[in-house]
Amino acid sequence: MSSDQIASAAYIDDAVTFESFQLDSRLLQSIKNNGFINPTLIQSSAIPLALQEKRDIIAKASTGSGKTLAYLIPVVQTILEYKKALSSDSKFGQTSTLGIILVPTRELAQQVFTVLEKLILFCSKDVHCLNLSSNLSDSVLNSLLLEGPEIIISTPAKLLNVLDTKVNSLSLEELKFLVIDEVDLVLTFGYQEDLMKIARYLPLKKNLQTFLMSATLNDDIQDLKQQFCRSPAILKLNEDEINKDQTKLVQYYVKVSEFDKFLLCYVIFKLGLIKGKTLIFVNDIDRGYRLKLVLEQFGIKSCILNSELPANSRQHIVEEFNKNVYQLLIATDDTEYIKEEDEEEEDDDQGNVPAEAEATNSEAEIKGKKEKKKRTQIKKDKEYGVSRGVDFKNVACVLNFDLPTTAKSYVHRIGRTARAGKSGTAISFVVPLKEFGKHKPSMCRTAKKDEKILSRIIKQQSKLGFEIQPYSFDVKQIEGFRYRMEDGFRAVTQVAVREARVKELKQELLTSDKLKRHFEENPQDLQSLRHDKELHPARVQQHLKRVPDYLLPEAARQDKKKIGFIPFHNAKQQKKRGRIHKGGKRSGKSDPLRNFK
Ligand SMILES: Nc1ncnc2c1ncn2[C@@H]1O[C@H](COP(=O)(O)OP(=O)(O)OP(=O)(O)O)[C@@H](O)[C@H]1O
Repeated sequence: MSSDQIASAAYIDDAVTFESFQLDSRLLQSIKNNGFINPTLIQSSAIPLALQEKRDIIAKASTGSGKTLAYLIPVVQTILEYKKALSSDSKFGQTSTLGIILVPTRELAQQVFTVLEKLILFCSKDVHCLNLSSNLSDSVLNSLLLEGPEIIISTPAKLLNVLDTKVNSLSLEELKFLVIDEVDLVLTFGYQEDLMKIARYLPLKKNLQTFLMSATLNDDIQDLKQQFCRSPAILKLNEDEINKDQTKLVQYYVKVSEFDKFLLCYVIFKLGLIKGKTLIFVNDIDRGYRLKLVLEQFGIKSCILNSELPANSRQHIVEEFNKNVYQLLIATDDTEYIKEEDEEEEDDDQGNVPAEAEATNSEAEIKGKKEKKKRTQIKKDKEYGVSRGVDFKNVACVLNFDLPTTAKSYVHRIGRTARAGKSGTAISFVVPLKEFGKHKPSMCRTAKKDEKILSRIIKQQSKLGFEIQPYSFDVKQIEGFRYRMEDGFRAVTQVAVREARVKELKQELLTSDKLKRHFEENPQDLQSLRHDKELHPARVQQHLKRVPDYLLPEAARQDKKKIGFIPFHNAKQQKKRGRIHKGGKRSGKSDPLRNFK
């Protein structure tokens, strides 16, 4: 939360002010300090319901719509009121936890913690928070728990771990709030069992207020709803309302062969065809390293984010990326949990929040679905995830180098751009089935279903009133680069990829320890701890780093400044570009890809 991170105007509820919620003046002060004047729509709906009516809330609202403050403000306000009441009471000084916030990943835990710290800046004497999923040692965590933090943020597994320890120093008798953020992902990560065990420790019968939040929800949350909620208010932000005004995200797909994904990527980044920061999603860790090494061949720097890296490094990489230290971040999307089930029902669920009236599935059907899901889950690092919830700042473009394997995952990935009122572009590479498996070294297993997934994405986006457009470009324009790419690609062998992976891991393990100690005191060391260093296990061919003039289109040969103005698409397509809404209006917003011309 800072003044440069403002939600899109489409989400803001101009008709309401934060003052109207009668919040504690210290809370109002910090909200104001962060440049937030009006609440977002989800905030103006959720806050009064939670504060005045004490309702449980199930909320489904788009990515970037301000869900975090929608639950944090009521939690903090309630705690402040409770503390005020206690101060005149003899029980003052109690050390019970009053709010628990559960999130699926460590990344999200850290992010929510940061937002909360800013929110309680002026009342930090009365409200203390602790992120259980941070990298603190167990002994440090225990001593911090003994101090009785009012708010705990954690992944379900970590919380259960703490609750199950013999010397459990967490007291939950007075618990007032339970929040489960990105609730459907919490379930998909297989945390349901943990949640049910956690439930045994909670004073569920004692007016515990709950919040279940996500941008995508489906019937899987029925059990949780029954277990944790009492006649919840179901807030489903009207997507059409928001979307009609939200013209900032432009979506394209590009049909390319497996190998040409690398070729296109090289051309796009070498020629600077995307202005601003890009977040590239790949579907497995090796592919991330392969892409990094290939780009490295051409002198294009990037850094890697995946579940294998130490949590410290991951956190630092996201922070640095947000501070614009890196331009290219290659993230392995593990929240993909490589689901290969038929997803038809998920598509149908996109617009449906489960409510009693809306829950049409029979129990048997739901059970069947769940069992199917269990079977298709692949166990990965449970506490990593970057396509969900992480508030990446100023991302100009999300590039689905590998298409996600579900339409739902697509929603979350593209939600990392066009945040906070900025415009953005989402580009997805799609491998036609007839091209699948033709070039083994560049092949991605999940691409077999790209066309099928694409049609689901198109269907899903059109339901939301958006269009994902084919991006056509003149293949001849990139042909000149093919030979170089073949050369560069060949140097990146499977052995090189493996070595790079081990090397990076070692490097990051070392830096991760250093990170903690050094940064505050020695900011000059930052340079030596950069995450986008070349990994070099592949033979680097220096000559590939330069783009010779003869490869450039004529205009760029005469004037280097025109290097970003490649006729990459045909002129007719250009006219159509810009997001088209159901109403037929086209976005006039700037789009980095428009500069391709
Ligand atoms: N009332 C507000 N006015 C302006 N900006 C806001 C307001 N509330 C939140 N924001 C900003 O909007 C951005 C998105 O908020 P947040 O991360 O809570 O979204 P989200 O709905 O949780 O998204 P996701 O589903 O992707 O996690 C943040 O940068 C936040 O600082």
